[in-house]
Amino acid sequence: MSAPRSQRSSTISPSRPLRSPASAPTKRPVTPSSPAASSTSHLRSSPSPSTSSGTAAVATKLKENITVTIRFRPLSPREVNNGDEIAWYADGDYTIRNEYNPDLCYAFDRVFGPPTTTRRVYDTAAQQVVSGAMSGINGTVFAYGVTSSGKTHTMHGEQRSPGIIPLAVKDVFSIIQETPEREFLLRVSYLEIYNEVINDLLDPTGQNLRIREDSQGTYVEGIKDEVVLSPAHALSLIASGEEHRHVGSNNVNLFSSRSHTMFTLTIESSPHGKGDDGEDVTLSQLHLIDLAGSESSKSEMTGQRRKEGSSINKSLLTLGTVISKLTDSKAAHIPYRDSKLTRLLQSTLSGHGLVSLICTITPASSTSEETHNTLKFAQRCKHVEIKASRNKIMDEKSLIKKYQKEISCLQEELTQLKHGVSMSTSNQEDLADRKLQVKPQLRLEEEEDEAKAALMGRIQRLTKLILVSTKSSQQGKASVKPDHIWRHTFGEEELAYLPDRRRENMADDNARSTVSEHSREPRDGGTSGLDEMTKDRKKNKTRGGMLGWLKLKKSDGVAGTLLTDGNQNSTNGSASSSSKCAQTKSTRRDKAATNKSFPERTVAEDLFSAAVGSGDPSLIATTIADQMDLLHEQTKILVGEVALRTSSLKRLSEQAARNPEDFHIRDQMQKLEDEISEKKNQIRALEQQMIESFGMSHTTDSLGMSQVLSKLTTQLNEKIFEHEIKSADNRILQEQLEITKSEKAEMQETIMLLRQQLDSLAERQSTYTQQQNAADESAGRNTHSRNGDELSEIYSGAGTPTSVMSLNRVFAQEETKDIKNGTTLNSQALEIENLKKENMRLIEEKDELGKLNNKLTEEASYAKELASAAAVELQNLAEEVTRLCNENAKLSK
Ligand SMILES: Nc1ncnc2c1ncn2[C@@H]1O[C@H](COP(=O)(O)OP(=O)(O)OP(=O)(O)O)[C@@H](O)[C@H]1O
Repeated sequence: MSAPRSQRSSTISPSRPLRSPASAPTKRPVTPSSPAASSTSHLRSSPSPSTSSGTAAVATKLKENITVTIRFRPLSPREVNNGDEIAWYADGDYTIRNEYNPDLCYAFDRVFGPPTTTRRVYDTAAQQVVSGAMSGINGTVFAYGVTSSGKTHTMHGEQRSPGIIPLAVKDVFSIIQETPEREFLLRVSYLEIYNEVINDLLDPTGQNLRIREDSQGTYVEGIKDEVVLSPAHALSLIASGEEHRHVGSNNVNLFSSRSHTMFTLTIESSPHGKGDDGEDVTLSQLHLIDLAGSESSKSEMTGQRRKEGSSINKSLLTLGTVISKLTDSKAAHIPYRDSKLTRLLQSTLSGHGLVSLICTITPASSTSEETHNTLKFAQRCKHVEIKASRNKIMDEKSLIKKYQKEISCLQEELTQLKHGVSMSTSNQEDLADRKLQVKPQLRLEEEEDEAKAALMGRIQRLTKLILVSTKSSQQGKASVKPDHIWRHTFGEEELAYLPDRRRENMADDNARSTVSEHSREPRDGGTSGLDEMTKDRKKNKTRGGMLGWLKLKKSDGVAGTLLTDGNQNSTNGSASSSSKCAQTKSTRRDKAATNKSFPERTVAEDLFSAAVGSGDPSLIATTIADQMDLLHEQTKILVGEVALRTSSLKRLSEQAARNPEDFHIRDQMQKLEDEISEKKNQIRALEQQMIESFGMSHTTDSLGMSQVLSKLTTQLNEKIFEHEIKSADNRILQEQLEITKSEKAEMQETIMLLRQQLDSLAERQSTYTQQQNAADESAGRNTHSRNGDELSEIYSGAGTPTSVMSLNRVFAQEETKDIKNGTTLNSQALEIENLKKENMRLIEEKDELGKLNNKLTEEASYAKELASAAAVELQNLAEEVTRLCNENAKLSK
């Protein structure tokens, strides 16, 4: 074995001259000014002024190629133990060379040797695609390579070295933070393609989903597309999705991905502060794909693994074919439909957006051939042309526009309400009249307050889905329209748990904004804004910022004014309700002080206090439902965070098993365990809070409670009814199944009988034939011998009348015999004919019975499937009913 080649590969001088012999697979050395370096320079340019008509109007179209990056992983301990040598190495930043055949070299946009961090790979291969997606250009980053070459390590990463997906999520939120002039709405979906079946990883019930096509390309029908509000929220969704991904061991990877996964971030954005007037709305999708690894024939696989391996290989083969055809100008047909993977990637591969391919490879000599195949695939991809274009969408396609319009309408309603009140309060002309009207006036104002609280609740719920930079709020522009109050913002604390390039700068920015915001705006209850916020920040940092996203930031003056306006315009009634409201908050704050895991003030609480302020039982009931929703959402996020940490813990414990001496891993595991138990405490506290909310509403107003109870009871009754129907259906299906089974048994018996009859008929037929032959033969012999005897007798006395008579008699006898024989033969032929007909009929009958039997078997298996589906449904319903019963019992208590 030659001297430490692993070192050689990593330390090889980038300036080593590139030999490019005629036989080299590439004759186009890629330099730093290659398409990869220049391809996305336009991305940060401002959006094109072209107006949109319909979806996907194209602003800029630049021809370029797929960016191809190669990432080496180090030799694994297994490969080292097996005595593997270095077969491929990075020769500088752009070239890969084969150790044994130096003429074999390939050039790419970038080649990273084993020591490179994922952060560097991200900066080179993904960052431009992510920022492109944020400016409205579709983007796809995917990892390709043989099994165990490091795809999942690159795309997902580990606790200490986050992969492309977490880094991209993080970057997306950082870009929002640094783009105060726009507001964003983000949605995520996460799917896997397992054995050619698409499963929704965010919704375990979403199995075997179908691919559809519309004017914008292919999409997955019925996939869950969840709005995300913070990096933690998005990552917790990925973590919970990962729990459902198919993973298994093969002989080279203990945790081998058995499916391709596609994480999609849908990004909508529009200019910030333009309400619904702005036309510049963009919608783009960022796909981050972790392909399953191709498996060589050397992989020892059996049963399920073999099936998975073959469907992985088949889809990767189709991907290769599609890529080849795309680079072949003569190819007339591109077989996108040959696999789910290529069908889903159809618009990506056909060139609508930026595409970055990261090929992961191992330098090991034992997989040299597979690595060579990966490099050939990468080389082909390099020639696929793409056109980056910015999407613009019509209003009706945009969710962000829909929300903005709705918020704007609600705002208008709110303003009108306020206007109505101020008109009535400013009308001082006829004091006597006002005194006369004072009672109705009070009632009217109370009603208006209630309506306002309801409107504000709805506005809050919608606005929390739209993300804006905290930087926009620190500017505190008076010109900002009132519909931009209470936008959901997130800050440094929510990005804190990921290693970050720019965190330091952002921390400075945020610290500045924090000081300016809170020195300007004291919090409710008169506490010093600065002190409290500083405490808040510290607390959030120790929490890892996970719950920060639900924290309400009254970050600009307008928001404060609106809230205060509402209270100032209130009458005594609402004044007392605001004190009630303040009381509620202080009670909660005390509780928060004893339980440090809570954010001090949440949207849920604000919503609740606003409704309590109104004093309307029905409004309180509705608001309780809203508050419950939000608390439920908080709980869901915490559960996701627990899942995220649990999966990190799982990975760490695997690492710890491999490196028992590594105390750093143990420390991290301990830290994670502590965090998990803290999160679980938070979840318990939230559940307690939910129960208390009901309790509080009960003491506040039994009507509200009874409404909630009756709603639950109705739900329960509906579920019970549904359950009964399903049970009945199930019973009917079971009966049908039984009937079908017995019918099938009867049919089989009949078939047996018929078969027997057929056999016996066939036997009879052959006996008849034999008998007939025998009869024919003997009849012939007898006739001839007797005729001969009689004739010799007759001819011996020939010429006598007796002889003539005898002769005549003999002829007559023979004639009669012939006639008899003929009749017998005729009747036998007839019988044979009949038997043949009978045989035909029986065969036809048998065929029909066979068909009927098949049909019945099919029906039986369908009925079985239905029955088992109904059983699953029943079980779900039973669980739902039990849950509702428990909930009801709890509520009744
Ligand atoms: N760049 C790297 N640096 C250090 N270790 C790596 C690197 N890439 C991969 N590994 C390690 O190699 C092993 C296999 O990696 P990984 O599971 O990411 O492979 P994969 O290509 O996703 O495999 P499969 O296709 O079977 O899912 C893991 O233990 C991982 O930690």
